[in-house]
Amino acid sequence: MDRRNFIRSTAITTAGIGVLSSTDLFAQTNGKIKIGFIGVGLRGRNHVQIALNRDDLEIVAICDTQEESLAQCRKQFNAKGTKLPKEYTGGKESYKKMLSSEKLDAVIIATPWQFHKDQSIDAMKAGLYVGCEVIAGLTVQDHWDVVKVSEETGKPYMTLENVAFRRDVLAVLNMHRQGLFGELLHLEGGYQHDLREVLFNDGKNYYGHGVEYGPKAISEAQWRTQFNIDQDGDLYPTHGLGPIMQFVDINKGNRFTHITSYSSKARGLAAYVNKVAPGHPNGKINYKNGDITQTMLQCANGETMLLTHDTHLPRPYSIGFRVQGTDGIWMDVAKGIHIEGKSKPHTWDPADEWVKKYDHPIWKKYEELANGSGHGGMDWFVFNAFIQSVKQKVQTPIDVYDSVTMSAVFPLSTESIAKGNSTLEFPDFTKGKWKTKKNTFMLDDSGM
Ligand SMILES: NC(=O)c1ccc[n+]([C@@H]2O[C@H](COP(=O)([O-])OP(=O)(O)OC[C@H]3O[C@@H](n4cnc5c(N)ncnc54)[C@H](O)[C@@H]3O)[C@@H](O)[C@H]2O)c1
Repeated sequence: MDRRNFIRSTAITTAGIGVLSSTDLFAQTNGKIKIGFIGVGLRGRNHVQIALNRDDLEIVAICDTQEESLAQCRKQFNAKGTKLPKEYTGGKESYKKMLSSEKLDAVIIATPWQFHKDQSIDAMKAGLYVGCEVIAGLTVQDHWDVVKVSEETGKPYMTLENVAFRRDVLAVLNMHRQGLFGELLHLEGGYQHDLREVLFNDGKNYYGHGVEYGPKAISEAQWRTQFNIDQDGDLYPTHGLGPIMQFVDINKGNRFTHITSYSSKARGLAAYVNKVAPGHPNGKINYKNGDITQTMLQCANGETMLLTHDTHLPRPYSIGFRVQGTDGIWMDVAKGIHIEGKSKPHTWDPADEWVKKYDHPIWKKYEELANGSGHGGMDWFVFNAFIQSVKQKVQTPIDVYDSVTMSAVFPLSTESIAKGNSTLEFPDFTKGKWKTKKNTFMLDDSGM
């Protein structure tokens, strides 16, 4: 059964979403859906570029608090020869004016984390689909609030978790669904990315210059670094968790029951500042965020997961995926797959061979369209999945429950560490619906 039929026949998980027949898909707004952007910094403009390359939507309005971001965004429209969108600016709440003044179908939110909850709640209340960048809220209560408003308004909320659409991830998911790994027992993922040149800059250049953060810096260093100063926990859980939770049907027949986190001491950021600019005051800050944070999650069906957050030290990028079952294992760091009975005993096969063989149908079909978009093409897939759901007025493939589940590790890991590495109960954001929901995530290419 394809995703659309599944959604029609099994009741929409979020109350009140109508499903139109295919002839109605373009019934609204002259055949194009109308979208607005809140936040057109680096990430927002990445989405804008993908949107400008499509002919099924119109970017009606953009909102940002900084002229520089708006100016860069204008350049994108001019380069494409597209009519400039209406702009909303002037303060942190100027997005509210955009929501009340414009007739939109959906909004893309790509602002600093501390604004996501209020902006998405206000957008859902204004009747819009919400595609929000990673991190749904700062506290566990924020995550509950997002769920509540999505349920009350019937408006889907999707975390734009692009790694869930990565080519090798979907190929390995395909392998799993064909039974190659046997019964899954343990999965790993994380965000292991040297962000030192993202967390600091000189206020003019993006990467590799300067050691400033806050108002003296640009882009993420303006706001993200403060979290590393204030908070010890996994600050970026969704790139690891968003993909692997689909392998074991979290919120669809399975759920997380418990979470425990540990952090190493924090040395990397101060050491970096002292190396680049000896004597600079930012080298004396007592950064709270441990350099390596690891989080264990227990699943109701008996699987375990390990997430790693590692962003302050010199290291090549890796999500560190591991998918392991009774018959085989994938480890992306090893670039290897081993399937018992098919691989030589105790030997890794190059993962590429298996990934090619089990390439997911959506990648085979849309590879050309995705080419050139960010992060190896997966940015096109996540954006497209969101837009197609808006057009078809169906649930998004990453729904509000999945979105908050992958994001809530942010406050829960922090709480676990603050309570001496306590094991906490993981909230059931579905309030029991996980028992009957079915996993349809990228079962086929419907909705794409
Ligand atoms: N999925 C990914 O691969 C990926 C990659 C990069 C960033 N992100 C996420 O995207 C989001 C944005 O990150 P970024 O790198 O673009 O940061 P950024 O600092 O470059 O951009 C943020 C923009 O939001 C604007 N802004 C701040 N407060 C605002 C408000 N109240 N209303 C409107 N605009 C406001 C800023 O002026 C800035 O232009 C974050 O959640 C980040 O984690 C995701």
